[in-house]
Amino acid sequence: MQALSPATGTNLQVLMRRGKMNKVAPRQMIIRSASRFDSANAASPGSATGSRADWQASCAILASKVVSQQDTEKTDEITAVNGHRTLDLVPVDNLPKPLTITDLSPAPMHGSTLRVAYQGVPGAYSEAAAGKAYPKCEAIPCDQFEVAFQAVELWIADRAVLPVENSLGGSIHRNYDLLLRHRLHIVGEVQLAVHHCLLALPGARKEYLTRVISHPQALAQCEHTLTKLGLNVAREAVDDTAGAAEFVATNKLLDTGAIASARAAELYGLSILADGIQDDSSNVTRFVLLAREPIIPRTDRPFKTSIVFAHDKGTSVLFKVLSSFAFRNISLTKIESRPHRNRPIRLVNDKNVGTAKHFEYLFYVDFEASMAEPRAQNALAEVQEFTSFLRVLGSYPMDMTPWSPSRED
Ligand SMILES: O=C(O)C(=O)C[C@]1(C(=O)O)C=C[C@@H](O)C=C1
Repeated sequence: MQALSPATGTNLQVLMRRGKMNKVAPRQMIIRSASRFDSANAASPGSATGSRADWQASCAILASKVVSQQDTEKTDEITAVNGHRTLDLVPVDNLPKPLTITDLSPAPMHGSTLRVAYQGVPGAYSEAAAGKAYPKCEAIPCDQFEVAFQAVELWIADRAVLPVENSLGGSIHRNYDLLLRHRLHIVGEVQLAVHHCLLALPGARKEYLTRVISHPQALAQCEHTLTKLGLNVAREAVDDTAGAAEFVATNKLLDTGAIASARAAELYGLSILADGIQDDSSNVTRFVLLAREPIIPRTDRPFKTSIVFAHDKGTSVLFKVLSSFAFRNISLTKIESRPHRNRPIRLVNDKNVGTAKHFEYLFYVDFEASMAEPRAQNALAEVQEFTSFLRVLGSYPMDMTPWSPSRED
């Protein structure tokens, strides 16, 4: 039987027989420098020691994008609603500007620092995940998930870090779709304890808030706690948690709270009105790490393998596929289905009679085995027989960090 090793391009690549709620206004355009992580930095708020020189030298695409900092001058003090006075705001002009689709041209040579693209702005949980996975990396903010993928494909970044599921909010479906649309490989995973805070302008109080903004996942993860805090106010979605904090700070919105990390509070000069507002203390987001090349799977430590498959012979195939793993004592850690975009809906019969529709799905499965193990290779060889499409997204070391509800952001 042929080994289905991620190390061998063709077998890994394809074993193939064949996008919100209300959005607030766009954030201000500010020039910043990329943040470089060290382990302490990843764990402690306010320690993003970005270097603009490094960033501009290593990523010429941004050099041409420097704009004036006219919108970012420091505000000495502002008067709050109800006559309440606030403290000074911390300027946000030292933080890196997220890459956008128009920034994507190949990067010049760069040094040995690993560059990790993430979606969001500094202070986002994805940035913390990048720092946890690669403690000395240079974290590169991107305005969309798609841009993070392309940054790696175009050698602007070496890795992308991407949230795929949260223990309270569930799967981040957009990223499952993007994994299939792009040719990057999963080379690792990181689980990050997500500790949310309610942030507001210094001097603002809970009673002043008429809306709370954040990433939709963060809003979902804090839904009940917000209500318990008496915040039955409008909840609006933005692209990322730290972006919400930045938005409140740069627009000096005394009536708007943001759900984000304590690090975001520090970076954007906001106060923490409430700490640990996630509905469950065991709030963990799982991120996958993506690279242009797969890693060579090993057997000397626990590995996970992620696959995606489709079939065209009804639902009994799913049972057969799952039994291929069950018979070999391979545990599945995740199964996710997504609509098959190329063939989303099929009428019940060939004569187009009847109104019932038949939906077709792609199935994403994560299982606890390395592609270097014969049992995993055999299982996949069998799965290939039942399916019309099969791709190994990656075989990578499992994040074995013991869970603790303590702060990690
Ligand atoms: O907005 C952020 O800070 C992110 O990194 C994104 C994201 C997500 O996509 O789920 C990551 C972790 C949290 O669960 C909330 C938001």
